[in-house]
Amino acid sequence: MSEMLIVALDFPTADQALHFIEPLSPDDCILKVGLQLYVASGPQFVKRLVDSGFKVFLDLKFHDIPNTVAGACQSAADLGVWMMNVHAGGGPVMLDAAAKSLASYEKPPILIAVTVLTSMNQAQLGATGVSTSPEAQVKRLAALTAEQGLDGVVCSAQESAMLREQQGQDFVLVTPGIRPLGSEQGDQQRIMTPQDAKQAGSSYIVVGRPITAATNPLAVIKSINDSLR
Ligand SMILES: O=C(O)c1cc(=O)[nH]c(=O)n1[C@@H]1O[C@H](COP(=O)(O)O)[C@@H](O)[C@H]1O
Repeated sequence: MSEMLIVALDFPTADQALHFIEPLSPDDCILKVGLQLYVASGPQFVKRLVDSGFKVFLDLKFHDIPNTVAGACQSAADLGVWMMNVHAGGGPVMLDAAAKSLASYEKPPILIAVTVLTSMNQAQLGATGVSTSPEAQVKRLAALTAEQGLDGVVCSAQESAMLREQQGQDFVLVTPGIRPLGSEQGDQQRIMTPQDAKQAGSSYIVVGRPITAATNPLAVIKSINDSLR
């Protein structure tokens, strides 16, 4: 039973995603549907995954005016997803609206906010006008997220230990940018291995290409799960 591993289903079509998950059971991993697959296959596909017993993280990173984000969060919650996210950079009023929009659900999804994308480094952050380090910006956005009553954040595992200390044990830390030793870094900048991420205090790790591009994805999933025991 995997409690930490979220696999990113970054496929161009529902058929390719379904082919990929055929050998998987909900005990192997949690599934993440992101922008590419969602735009191609829509809410019915998400519902199908939920109905087949998988925990689903709907990763659409909402970032809009508060009223629009609140409505989008409710539409996502109505699909029965286990986790969903917004961008912390949307600001306190947007975060508050997102959190409040889920208050009436009997079993609301876990709501987290993206801090600084794991594909960003100091130079890229600077180019957006943020002159602090990625760590300082992650710290600030995590505190803002917690103040507005969300469950946790998306950050890099390089910030997990710092945020575990700042926000305590119950704050959910979802960490993409995970690269088992020997796998390609691709466009990720702030990376860590699965074991190191666990050690640092991550609640969940998100892994995409190192699994989806492997010749035997199930073997990689099993080896990551074994390394997390
Ligand atoms: O919200 C996310 O899931 C996310 C946030 C972030 O800062 N960085 C990040 O990589 N992700 C997602 O995590 C997955 C990482 O995929 P790989 O780089 O292929 O392992 C992708 O689906 C990204 O969209």
